Order: sequence, then C-alpha cells, then structure tokens
Amino acid sequence: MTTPEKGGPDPAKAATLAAALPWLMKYHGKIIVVKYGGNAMVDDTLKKAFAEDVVFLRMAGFKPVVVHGGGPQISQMLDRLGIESEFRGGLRVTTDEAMDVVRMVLVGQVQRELVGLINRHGPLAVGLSGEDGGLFTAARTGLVIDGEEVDLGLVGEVASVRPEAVLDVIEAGRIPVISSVAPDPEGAVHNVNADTAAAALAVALGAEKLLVLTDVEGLYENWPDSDDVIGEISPEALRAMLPTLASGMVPKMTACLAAIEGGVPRTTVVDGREPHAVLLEIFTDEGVGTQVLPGVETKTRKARAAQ
Ligand SMILES: Nc1ncnc2c1ncn2[C@@H]1O[C@H](COP(=O)(O)OP(=O)(O)O)[C@@H](O)[C@H]1O
Ligand SMILES: CC(=O)N[C@@H](CCC(=O)OP(=O)(O)O)C(=O)O
Repeated sequence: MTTPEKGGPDPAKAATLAAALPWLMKYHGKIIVVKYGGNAMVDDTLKKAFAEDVVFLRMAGFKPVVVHGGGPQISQMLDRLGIESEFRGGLRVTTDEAMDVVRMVLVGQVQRELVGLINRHGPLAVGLSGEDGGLFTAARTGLVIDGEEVDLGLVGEVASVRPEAVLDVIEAGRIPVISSVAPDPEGAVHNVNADTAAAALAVALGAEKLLVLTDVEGLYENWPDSDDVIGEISPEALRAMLPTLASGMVPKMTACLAAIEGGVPRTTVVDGREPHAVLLEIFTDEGVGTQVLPGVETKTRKARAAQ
C-alpha cells in the first residue's frame, strides 16, 4: 500500500476534503460578508492567506463580499501628518481634516492593496466605497457617554443601504471589496466604523453569514483578562454584556448584534492572526472565535471543553 511518506495518495487529505462537503452544500450560492479588520491585516503573510481564502470561497461557489477596516493604517498616516487620533466609545473622533485622511487611506490605500492581492489569482475583486452607486447613506453618530453627548465630528452610522451596486458585482461573478466611508444626504462624507458598515451590508444583502476577523481570539469573558473566550452567546446575553465592553469591541459586538437582529442567521468573530482563519471558520464544525447565535446558552471555550 502506498503511504503519504512515500509520496502516494494521502487519505487524511481526502478526509479533510470530504469533511468540507456539508459546508460546500450549505453555503453554495450564498452571500458571506467578511469584515477584515485593520489590526488583523498588518502582516503580509496573513494578508496573502486572507486573499487566498476569499478566492477559495468564490471558486467553491459561495458569494464572498469583503468589507475592510484600516484603523491602524489611518492612525499611522494621521501620525505622520502630525494630526492627533482620539477614540471615544471605540470610534475615531473625525475632524474635517482627519476625514480627508480617512478617505484617502481606506479607499486609496487599504482597499487598493486588498483588491491587488485578490486579483493576483484572477480578475475577481472590484473595489467600491459607500459613496459608489449610492451604496450607503450616513447619519451623524450621536454618542452619549456617562449621560453626556460626545461630538465625534464626521462619524456616521449607516442610515440606509442600496445594495444594487454590490449585487451587480456579485452577479458578474466578482468579489466586491468595500470601504466604509459614506455621504450623508447633503453629500458630506462621513467616517463609518467598518464593523458597523459590514453588519448593515450583511443585513441588506440577506447574507447567510457575517464573519468578522479581528486581532484577538474572540470576545473575552472578563477583558482585559484574556484567560477565557466566549465560544457562543445569544443576542440577549450579548445585549446585556454591551455596557461592560471596551474600545473596539463596542462597535464590533454592537454590529454583530445588529446583524443577527436584522436577520443574518450566523455572526462570528474570529482571530484574524490565524492564517486561513476564514477557511477554518467556514469549514469546521465547532469552535473558532465567538459565535452569536439565537437560542444558545453562553458558553466559554473552557466550559465547553470541560463538558
Ligand atoms: N471583551 C473583549 N474581548 C476581546 N477584546 C476586547 C474586549 N474588550 C475590548 N477589547 C479590545 O478590542 C480590540 C478589537 O477591536 P479593534 O481593535 O477595533 O479591532 P479591529 O481592528 O479588528 O476592528 C481588541 O484588540 C482588544 O484590545
Ligand atoms: C468611526 C471609526 O472609528 N472609523 C474607523 C474606520 C476604520 C475601521 O473601522 O477600521 P478597523 O476595522 O480596523 O477598526 C476608523 O477611523 O478607524
């Protein structure tokens, strides 16, 4: 009998491929929105693996849509220009001057790079922003912290989505790559958190899944203690937990909740520092990251392992 060591067929590889069949059937022809976060996209090897995963999904017959962040890249450019970055409730206070930089970095730099990485595999990716084809309309975010209204400047929520431009790209067999800047009804361009934009788009597209890549294992139960990560949580339990969350996790988990409440059946936050995190999440049965799922009891990874 031939063995893998001798260069013959490898039964383990065949088993891995065969195990993917239920997922191939489940997501065939379905839209999967993948949010690629700025902190998980600072490493070249990870970026290449991410592009491969997205192309893999497309070639497997799924309809991937990428919404990208770029917080660290924006901060770096603002820093170079001597403009200070300030965050409140996980959102960047965005002056008119900073908005020009946000738009330039997201659309002109981060989006272009992702489009280029995907298109190394074929003419697949098409970049869009919330400004293209009237995709998003922004409404200025009104943030209240400790009972006080905070002025975030040109920061927006997604007030409405016209998904036609994205659907056109999908129908052409291509992969939309979307930047989260959007005009308000008067045309003033706003900075929209990319998690917020991804959730609004997933809802409008009727996506089967929202997958959010970040730079931690998932939602930690007792942050800043990173001892145990929540494996699954219901929308109700997540809503109760929101006031205890800090920094970037506030918009992220608020977005996951909005996606689920808007009818997206599955929303998962996964560790984008893991190469091929997208494939691992989609083609495995249990336990990468934090899943928000209606009807589940909150379980941390350790509690699940102890069962
Ligand atoms: N409960 C929590 N679990 C995990 N991370 C948390 C939690 N609370 C706050 N954080 C912080 O949120 C960060 C993720 O948000 P952010 O930096 O905006 O990610 P991204 O760039 O992927 O959008 C983590 O790196 C961590 O510092
Ligand atoms: C309003 C707001 O905070 N916008 C974000 C937009 C980019 C983003 O969301 O990037 P990540 O996904 O990498 O965090 C920002 O300016 O950083």
